[in-house]
Amino acid sequence: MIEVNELRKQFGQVTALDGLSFTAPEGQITGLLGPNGAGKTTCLRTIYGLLKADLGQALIDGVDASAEPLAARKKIGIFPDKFGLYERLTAREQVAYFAQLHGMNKVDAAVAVQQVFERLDMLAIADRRATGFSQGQRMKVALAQAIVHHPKHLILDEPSRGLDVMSTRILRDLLRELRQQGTSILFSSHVMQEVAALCDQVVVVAGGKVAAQGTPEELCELTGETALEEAFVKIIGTDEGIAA
Ligand SMILES: Nc1ncnc2c1ncn2[C@@H]1O[C@H](COP(=O)(O)OP(=O)(O)OP(=O)(O)O)[C@@H](O)[C@H]1O
Repeated sequence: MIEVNELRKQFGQVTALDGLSFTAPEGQITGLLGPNGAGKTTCLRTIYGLLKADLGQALIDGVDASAEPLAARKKIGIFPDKFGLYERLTAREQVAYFAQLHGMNKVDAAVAVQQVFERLDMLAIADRRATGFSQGQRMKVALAQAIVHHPKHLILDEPSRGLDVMSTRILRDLLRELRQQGTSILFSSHVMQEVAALCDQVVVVAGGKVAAQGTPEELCELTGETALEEAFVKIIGTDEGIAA
């Protein structure tokens, strides 16, 4: 389980996180939905130990991400907001490198890479260098990197931005399959349809804190609306920065 307790983070005058608390349980897809600047990326980076919160904790199966970043990171796969591939490495080399960073030996890493490439239907690009890869191909490499070590938790920052319909479908199918296998999945988005289509639980974030939390149906009920879009507008007070 991923647990975020009272996270606070200040960047100069900007309050990015203002006492954010929620949990992302195993076997569920939890969506962090909020307008631009709500604090979603800051929260995900804190969970992954890339940022230190001023106050509060991010716990991964009870391991404090800030006190023990390496132990916490081992349990997590991350699909970042910027893919940042090594342009001169082949897809296979990139993903194998990540598998080994997570502690796999060369032989196990090679097997894991082959399996994940088969799963993501990317054998055709496996031995090509990243230079020249399309956005969808880059996405697949990033996704393969995120799951090659079979993490118990998966964190995705705006996973479907810039993806075509086919790539989005591959991503969604994979997330549903991983959920079935018991992975806890936490992703950020400002795209309502994506959240509605995938999430068991939605955490609506605004101004660095939780504005509301529940299933899409519960959020509608809470606000007395029938459409999720209207429910979000009511919760956040505006639809600025949220995409349908
Ligand atoms: N390194 C930084 N230095 C200064 N301000 C920052 C930094 N990182 C984030 N912020 C600010 O903190 C706030 C929250 O940013 P964050 O990126 O977490 O929001 P977000 O919800 O992910 O937004 P988006 O949907 O636009 O990606 C914003 O006002 C942002 O400008």
